[in-house]
Amino acid sequence: MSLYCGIACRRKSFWCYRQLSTYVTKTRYLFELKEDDDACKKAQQTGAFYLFHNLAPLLQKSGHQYLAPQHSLFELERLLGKFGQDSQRIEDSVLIGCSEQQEAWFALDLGLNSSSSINASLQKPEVEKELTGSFTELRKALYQLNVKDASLLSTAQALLRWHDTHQFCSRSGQPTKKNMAGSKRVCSSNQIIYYPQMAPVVITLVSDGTRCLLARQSFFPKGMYSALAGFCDIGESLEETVRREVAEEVGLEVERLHYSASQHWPFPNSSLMIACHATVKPGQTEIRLNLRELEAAAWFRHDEVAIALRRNNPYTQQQNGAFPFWLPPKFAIAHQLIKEWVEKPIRFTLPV
Ligand SMILES: NC(=O)C1=CN([C@@H]2O[C@H](COP(=O)(O)OP(=O)(O)OC[C@H]3O[C@@H](n4cnc5c(N)ncnc54)[C@H](O)[C@@H]3O)[C@@H](O)[C@H]2O)C=CC1
Ligand SMILES: [Mg+2]
Repeated sequence: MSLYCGIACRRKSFWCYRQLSTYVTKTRYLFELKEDDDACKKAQQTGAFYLFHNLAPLLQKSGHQYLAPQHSLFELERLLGKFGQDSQRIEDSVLIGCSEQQEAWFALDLGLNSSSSINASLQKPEVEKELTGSFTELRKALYQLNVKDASLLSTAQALLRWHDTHQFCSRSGQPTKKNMAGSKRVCSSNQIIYYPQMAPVVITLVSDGTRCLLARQSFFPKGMYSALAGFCDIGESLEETVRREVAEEVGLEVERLHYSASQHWPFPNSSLMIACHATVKPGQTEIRLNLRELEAAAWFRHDEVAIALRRNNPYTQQQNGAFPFWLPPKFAIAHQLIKEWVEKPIRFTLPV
């Protein structure tokens, strides 16, 4: 069966469409929208838009939660018209996913200067008033969004940021033009294609068998500790990065490691977080902190970590002025890695 069969058959025959799972159908649909500008433009007519202003998503508060409102193409055109803007601006939007019913989802930033440059930035307070929401810093709102919206808005922010910072070809200096979906940009003079990029980062929870090693950087919120993280250097395998980062940051030698999971992380730029568990050589547990990288690092017992995982209100200062030891919130892969360590023994598979 050719790669295109599902898409072609879906149009021609219900019988063939039924051969594909919902997930495969959805994936093929998104593939088609990325490849075909006309199909993508058509999808905007029935699609839904998430709005941003200078990379901050429009959110509505509902109790302790944030909701991410969607807008139709019609509502968006009306909004742009009201603020004296051309609907051409909608072409700056990027495709970020679709529903199981194939409603395509897009994100559009109304604050960044449009690449077509005929559109000025829309004034934030006026737009917020009109849309009864507020453009909220994603890092602050991330943990009060449901998982689907948090993930969708992270993707959207990363993609909008990438387009904003890649408007010119690094070889010719000429403008680059995005395709309709925003899955690439092409140089107008030499046709070089640029694709959105993510930097690979390893995040490692080091254990000595009974305790785990957690650390904090000086800019972390008070009391928060996390697993060790570091960018992959060019030419390195993941195993080499884990080994180097642990040695660089806490002066320990990793003995074995086990891959756990991965996560896209939009801050400060797009990273692919690759999470691993690692053990150190027996009897070699003395931490030698690299103060250029970390403010503190320590070994924590299983019971201490289990209690910290359950803490709901980490920012509450204690009576003695100290902040309790707490861990990254649920959405962060660091949390999942630590939870995994607390809940079940890890089977180490890879020597380094
Ligand atoms: N989602 C999660 O659970 C967590 C995510 N992180 C993310 O992991 C990332 C890496 O952690 P760090 O300890 O800061 O890394 P790191 O230990 O590699 O130190 C950062 C330094 O690496 C250098 N560097 C090398 N390549 C870089 C690149 N492509 N981009 C930026 N800097 C680069 C810079 O000098 C920078 O100051 C951070 O951006 C942080 O947001 C960190 C912990 C938890
Ligand atoms: Mg680090």
